[in-house]
Amino acid sequence: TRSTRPKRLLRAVQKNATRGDPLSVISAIDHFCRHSEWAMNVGDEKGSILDSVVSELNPNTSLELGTYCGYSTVRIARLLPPGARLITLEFNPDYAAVARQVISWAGVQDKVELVEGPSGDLIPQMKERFGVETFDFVFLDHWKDRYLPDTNLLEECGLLRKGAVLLADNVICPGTPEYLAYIRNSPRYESRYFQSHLEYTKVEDGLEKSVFLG
Ligand SMILES: Nc1ncnc2c1ncn2CCOCCNC(=O)c1cc(-c2ccc(F)cc2)cc(O)c1O
Ligand SMILES: [Mg+2]
Repeated sequence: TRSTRPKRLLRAVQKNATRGDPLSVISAIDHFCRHSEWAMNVGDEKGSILDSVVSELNPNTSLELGTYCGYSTVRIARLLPPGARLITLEFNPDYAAVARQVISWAGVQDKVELVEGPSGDLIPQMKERFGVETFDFVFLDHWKDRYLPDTNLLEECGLLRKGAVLLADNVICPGTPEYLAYIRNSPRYESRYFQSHLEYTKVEDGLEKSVFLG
């Protein structure tokens, strides 16, 4: 079957990374994206901001919107305390198939539940189907025009606890103007912008960190 970029990225992981070593998987993907083919992973520069937010928060229950090849899934899962879990939603079955193998190669599969489907349909199922009470942390990295509707959905479904942190990728490039306007003007959130660059480039991008105040 035709080789695709995610499949070539997976081959680079299997060739260059050590099974069970998440850091080697992360650096193998970063090397592939810098020296072979750009891909839309959060990358190493924004990735270290993601790491510091997750490490500080120590979330018990996390949600990732947009798995792609599993790069940020591995970045988050490797930092989670024992017993903590990460649910990651991916719409594209080909991406999901590659992500499952990247996540297993890194050895973090026991902390991760990858669910295939559109976020808009899956978020309302989080409580009864996935046994989630509330999320402590949400990483938004899927369709940029879904950030706002899915945030409203999380609020309406009572899935955000007081103090929950939303971290949104790509708020500058490709950009999420409606989400930024809402979250920065809402009295229910305390937001802060972390300036950075679009993965593997010099183009400006950044992460918006928002704490839900209840
Ligand atoms: N479960 C779900 N429910 C709904 N939708 C879902 C879903 N799962 C996936 N999707 C949708 C697709 O997800 C991928 C979204 N990510 C991006 O599009 C993205 C693009 C760029 C980029 C591209 C080109 C440039 F020139 C400059 C920047 C950079 C990034 O960092 C990006 O994250
Ligand atoms: Mg992104």
